[in-house]
Amino acid sequence: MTSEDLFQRARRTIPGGVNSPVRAFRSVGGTPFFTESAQGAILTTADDRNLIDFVCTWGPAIHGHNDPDIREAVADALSKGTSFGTPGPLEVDMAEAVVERVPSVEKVRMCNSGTEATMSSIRLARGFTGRDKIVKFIGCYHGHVDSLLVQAGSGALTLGKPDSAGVPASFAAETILCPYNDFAAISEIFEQYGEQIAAVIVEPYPANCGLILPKEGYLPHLREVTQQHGSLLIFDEVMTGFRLAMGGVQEREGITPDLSAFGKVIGGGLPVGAFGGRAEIMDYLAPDGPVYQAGTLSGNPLAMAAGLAALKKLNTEVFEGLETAGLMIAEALRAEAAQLGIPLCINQAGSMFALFFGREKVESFADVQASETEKFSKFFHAAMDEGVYLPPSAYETCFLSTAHDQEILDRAISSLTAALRRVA
Ligand SMILES: Cc1ncc(COP(=O)(O)O)c(C=O)c1O
Ligand SMILES: N[C@H](C=O)CCC(=O)O
Repeated sequence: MTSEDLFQRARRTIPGGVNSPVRAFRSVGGTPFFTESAQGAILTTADDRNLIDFVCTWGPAIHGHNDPDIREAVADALSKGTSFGTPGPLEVDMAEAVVERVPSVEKVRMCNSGTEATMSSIRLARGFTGRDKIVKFIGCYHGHVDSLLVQAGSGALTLGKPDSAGVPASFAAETILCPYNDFAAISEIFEQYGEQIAAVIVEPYPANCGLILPKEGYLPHLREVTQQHGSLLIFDEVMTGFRLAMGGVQEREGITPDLSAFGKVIGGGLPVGAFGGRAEIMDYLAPDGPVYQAGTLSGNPLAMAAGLAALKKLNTEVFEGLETAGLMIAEALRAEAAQLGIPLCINQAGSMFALFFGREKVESFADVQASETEKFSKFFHAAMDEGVYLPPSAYETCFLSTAHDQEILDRAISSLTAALRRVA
């Protein structure tokens, strides 16, 4: 059955034919392809096409698809049962692995998705501080949590619906919006509401509206204002955790948040989330504390096995290799665009990068919005024709994996530069 046939079938029984909106190709146009299998850096579609994958299942596949060590760890766990509903040894291994790798985390609770991780972090911050308001940055996406689906990035932004229907105005009223990288704006918010703010939640490198890097001193500024007002600083490292460094952006930038949310890489490709931080805050969680949080499948042994296997394969050398690969792609595309006279800004950090057509520099969400998204859509389809799968939205980030070896990178550069020539 072709992707076209499968999509027609899917639309009859799945809303929009997809289980997560951005997969529907609405902003770039066309029919989404269906994936039959994936190996290393390559996706094989239902139409028998092999595509170099720069989405990496939206971040988790840092070791490429179907990694043999992860597969073996899952198979071993599978032979012992799929879920116990009691504590299991792998959950302890996982908690120790996280605490060892992320210095700001003294205790960690596993859950089933990044959405659960940010939702529970917010509840915990409110329970700990006894305050209700939270600050969120315009264009940041923290999963589909009611109070965080306000001016949200990712699929919400892609579909032009950054404020979701179904979120009561009274919930959204507790969310204060702030432009990222604007020093004065966050200071003013704290001057006005400081004593009511439970937490500031931020993607430290916002990566659900393309990719924005912090201006020098911005993340320390967030740390300072939150500390001054007794509010918590929550780093949403669902995308960046264990991907941009072992300790995520907080390690790269030398910042200690109070709480951090994780997902993606920590699940090794299985559905997982986690949140952790200072013990004094984490101990507010049930059963020790008054903040309720739970999950039938939390700490699932298959997911723990996959995540642990993924974490064990990460080290400094791996991160250096990914940084080199990211730089190589970004520089090759910048050089070709300059040659062709196409204004193109590429923001890159390690194995993550995003393209903004029509811009020299992108430092804010306003810059993102001013980029030429139609040009991105044309480039997306040209890249597909050349055999490379990019995220199907100008607001998503591209991901690399260790399976993107030199041969794959050379092929990808040749395909992507050809795609640039086609849209020049
Ligand atoms: C930064 C960030 N936070 C939270 C989430 C939510 O994670 P999930 O999709 O696993 O619920 C995502 C991705 O969706 C994300 O990129
Ligand atoms: N940007 C989102 C998560 O990081 C993309 C995943 C999805 O919405 O399916």
